[in-house]
Amino acid sequence: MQASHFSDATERIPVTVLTGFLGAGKTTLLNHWMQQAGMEGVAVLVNEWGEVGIDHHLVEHSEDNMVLLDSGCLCCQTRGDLVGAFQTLFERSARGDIAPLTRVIVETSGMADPVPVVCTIMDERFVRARYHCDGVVAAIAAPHGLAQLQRHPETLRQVVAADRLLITQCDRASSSDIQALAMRLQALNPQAGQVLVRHGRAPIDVVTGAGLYAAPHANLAAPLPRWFGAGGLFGKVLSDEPQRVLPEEGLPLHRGHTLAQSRVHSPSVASFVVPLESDIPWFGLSLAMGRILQDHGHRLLRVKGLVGLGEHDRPLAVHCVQNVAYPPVRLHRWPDDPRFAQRRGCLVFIAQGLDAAQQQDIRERLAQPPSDRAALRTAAGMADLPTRCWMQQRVAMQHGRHMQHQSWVVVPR
Ligand SMILES: Nc1nc2c(ncn2[C@@H]2O[C@H](COP(=O)(O)OP(=O)(O)OP(=O)(O)O)[C@@H](O)[C@H]2O)c(=O)[nH]1
Repeated sequence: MQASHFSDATERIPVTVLTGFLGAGKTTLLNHWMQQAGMEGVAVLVNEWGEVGIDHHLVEHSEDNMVLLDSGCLCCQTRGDLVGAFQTLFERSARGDIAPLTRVIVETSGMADPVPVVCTIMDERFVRARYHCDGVVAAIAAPHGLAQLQRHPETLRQVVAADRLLITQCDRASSSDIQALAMRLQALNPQAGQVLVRHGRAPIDVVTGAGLYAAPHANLAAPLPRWFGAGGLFGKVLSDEPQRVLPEEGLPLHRGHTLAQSRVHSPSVASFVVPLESDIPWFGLSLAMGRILQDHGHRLLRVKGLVGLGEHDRPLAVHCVQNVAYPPVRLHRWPDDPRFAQRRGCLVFIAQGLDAAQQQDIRERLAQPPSDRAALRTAAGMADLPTRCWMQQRVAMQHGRHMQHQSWVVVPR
């Protein structure tokens, strides 16, 4: 790339927009891609919707090339932040503070509509002179995708805006469920190629070659302007061009509505944070959280967080989607972030339709988890506890030395 010429899409820095609903596996994909060779020049912009940003700590990548946009959802409030982040990256690269930029990946929040993000890249004067949108890649989790398409207009928007559809977490779904989702996606967006992904291991060329605008001058033929208005301008009235027909879902984008008007999230979705004690008993937390998922899981779109376990200086990252808990992952170190200076973890909840009393119930259960021993005894009889995979994690029990092998805990007398 020649830094002095920006006249042609092929000479501008390509930007991939990575979208997908909460918990679809975007960060996992990103982490996999960032570990591939030749990614030094790739910068990542991470947008989080929850009150405390976690994702950017979970991607193993140079922090200089990583920007967190945490002041709101990209598609609603943070357009200025996004432009500012593109400017900062460009200037850092021009000064030689970071490797020459070869690509930017924007990970949108799970609630975001990717279209305004694409429009910012296409329309904002500074950004469009230096960057070009190289495609939208959407992740849809095989176990939850069909239900999310029905319930959340955000998922639908992400799917129809995509150039590539990654059906993620295929290891967690039956082949008939995967096939049903693939057919639904094919009906919604027949132009987008589909890729089945297990454990986030999607080939890097799904990012590098999505190519909405890969060929110079190809942009007017691209599907995105056709679906969302030929002008494709942020907040402008959609054109009278034929719109894509999405009958039963009632995608709230109609002729004559503006993108700004129609950019609404599912009603009553809210985020809150529960701080955790630095030496919280792990098994006690696992049992408390398992019960929370059993009782409130249908209202919990997403839970993620970091857990500190006293003597361990490496926190555990935990994730849940609805009533499913994923195996925790031990991070290499605590994030270099003043909010975690005390080695106290926190859980970020994104919930839909959870009332104040239910939120309070969750807070109280997490404030007073049972002791490790009590939790292990109780959980032994609960075969369907959603957090069983957490309890198989090897950690020292609080106030006692022990060895753990798979789900057996051996406590010396
Ligand atoms: N078994 C399995 N687990 C996966 C796969 N992809 C992601 N996960 C797990 O699913 C959980 C959510 O994945 P993330 O990558 O954090 O999802 P996300 O889309 O970034 O979530 P948000 O940031 O909330 O939007 C994590 O516990 C991942 O380890 C997969 O292919 N297989």
